[in-house]
Amino acid sequence: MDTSATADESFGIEVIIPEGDKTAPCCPHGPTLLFEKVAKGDEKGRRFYACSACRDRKDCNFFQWEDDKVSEARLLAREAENKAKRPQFSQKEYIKRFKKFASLQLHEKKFCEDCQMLLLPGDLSTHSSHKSKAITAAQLTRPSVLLRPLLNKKSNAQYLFTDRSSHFLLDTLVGLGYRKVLCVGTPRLHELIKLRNLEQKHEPMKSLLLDIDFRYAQFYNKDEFCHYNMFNHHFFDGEASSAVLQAFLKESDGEKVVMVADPPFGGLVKPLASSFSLISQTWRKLQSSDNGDVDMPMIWIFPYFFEPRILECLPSFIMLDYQVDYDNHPLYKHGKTGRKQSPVRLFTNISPKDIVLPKEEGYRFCSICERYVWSLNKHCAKCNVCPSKDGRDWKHCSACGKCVKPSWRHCQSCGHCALPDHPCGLSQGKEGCFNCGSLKHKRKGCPLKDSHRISNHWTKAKSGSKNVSHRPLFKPKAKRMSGAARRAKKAAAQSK
Ligand SMILES: C[S@@+](CC[C@H](N)C(=O)[O-])C[C@H]1O[C@@H](n2cnc3c(N)ncnc32)[C@H](O)[C@@H]1O
Ligand SMILES: [Zn+2]
Ligand SMILES: [Zn+2]
Ligand SMILES: [Zn+2]
Ligand SMILES: [Zn+2]
Ligand SMILES: [Zn+2]
Ligand SMILES: [Zn+2]
Repeated sequence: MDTSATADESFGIEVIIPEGDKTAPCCPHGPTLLFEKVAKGDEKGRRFYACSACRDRKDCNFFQWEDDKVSEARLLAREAENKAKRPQFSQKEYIKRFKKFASLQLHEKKFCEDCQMLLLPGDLSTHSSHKSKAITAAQLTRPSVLLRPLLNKKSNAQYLFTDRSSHFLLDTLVGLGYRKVLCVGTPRLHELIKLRNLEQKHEPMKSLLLDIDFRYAQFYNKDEFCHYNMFNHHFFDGEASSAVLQAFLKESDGEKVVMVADPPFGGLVKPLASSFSLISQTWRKLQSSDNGDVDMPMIWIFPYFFEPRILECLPSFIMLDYQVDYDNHPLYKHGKTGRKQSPVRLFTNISPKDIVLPKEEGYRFCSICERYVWSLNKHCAKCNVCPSKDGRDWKHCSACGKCVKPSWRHCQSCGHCALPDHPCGLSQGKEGCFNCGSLKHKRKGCPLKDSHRISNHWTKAKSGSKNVSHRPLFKPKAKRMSGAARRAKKAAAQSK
């Protein structure tokens, strides 16, 4: 078979998670990640450092070849740039400001919509030409409603839970006996926990929010919020914040802790898994009993099509059928006339039979799989699982020997099921790699495994010359590199 068609596609980029203490250069978002251009055949790919948090050069244009010698002057300039991008106030200052703000008279409480900040009387003249509004004490308890969501798809992608999803999460965690919730990129859940405590009807729960959006620092104490980057496990306030995390993870007085993370969907799985593993390790070290290999209970919220990748990195995790929806995401929320199917799921190492999915929303318990599943996800006696991943009624194909999406048909020429309009004959069949098509390896060993989320910025590595000249590392054909976005769109379309 001619493999030249797939050769170009094996050009890609892989994230290298450091094992030793080698320090990476820093961009304004903390230590950068090391990437490797995957070359053809046995050629060794060239490695470079780029921003861990931003996938768009417009947001952070850090770039350095691993073997670059960086001049002292350049290092100083870089440091100055990193400093200049720090938040306007330190966390201590934010807390002081918040206390002052809370003590103001109602008519003095103002919020600048342009700058997204709470204004003290002394700030008013600076913001006099900006759009500002009066805010109430109640609004102060709901920063996730007050702040404008950052919708930059390539970095923040701040999609906020609907009431349905946030209450489901909180009720589930309460029901499982957790008393401390580490909210990683889940400001709305954090806020809901604080609101619940204010009601004083229940035993209070503790919550610590770790998020890169430092606007939240305006509303919380130092033991409630840390400015954090989940792609490199970096605390912008250094030791002080990692000490806050350590104190939080310590389960004194039997207070069980759980993590709930909802990363931006454009994020790379490998670095996220690495950060969550580091959090789990920290938790384990703080355990009083010597439970050598027990992992910290975690819930990672991510689209279903990342299942193979997440399980590869965190094999103890399992994907649940629960569909998470968002207030401000056009695709992932309830429609007026019934429910649109969201592709976002919970991945967890908590026993799935303990996470009760609401019957009134159409979930049921499968006693064979011992987990709650979506009503259309019927148990297949041949596969012995409830096979559906996307919420549709999957069908068993005896030729393939597995269940497949209802829209797929068995194709004799390809020898497996596919969409009726698939590019027939181009498939490599059961041979080779499902991810990139190469016949030289299986998907498991695919060098592009974690690279398909890398978009423009990382694929436009600077060429060796100093002058910025960007050339794509792979040709447009390697479009599957942005497959997740495409699949998200398709999943939404397919839910019709
Ligand atoms: C998809 S939203 C999740 C919000 C959540 N559904 C909620 O309602 O609370 C992603 C969250 O992660 C945060 N975030 C984005 N990039 C991050 C990073 N590199 N490190 C930490 N947090 C990040 C965003 O600010 C946002 O709060
Ligand atoms: Zn950066
Ligand atoms: Zn302003
Ligand atoms: Zn089942
Ligand atoms: Zn089946
Ligand atoms: Zn088939
Ligand atoms: Zn075919």
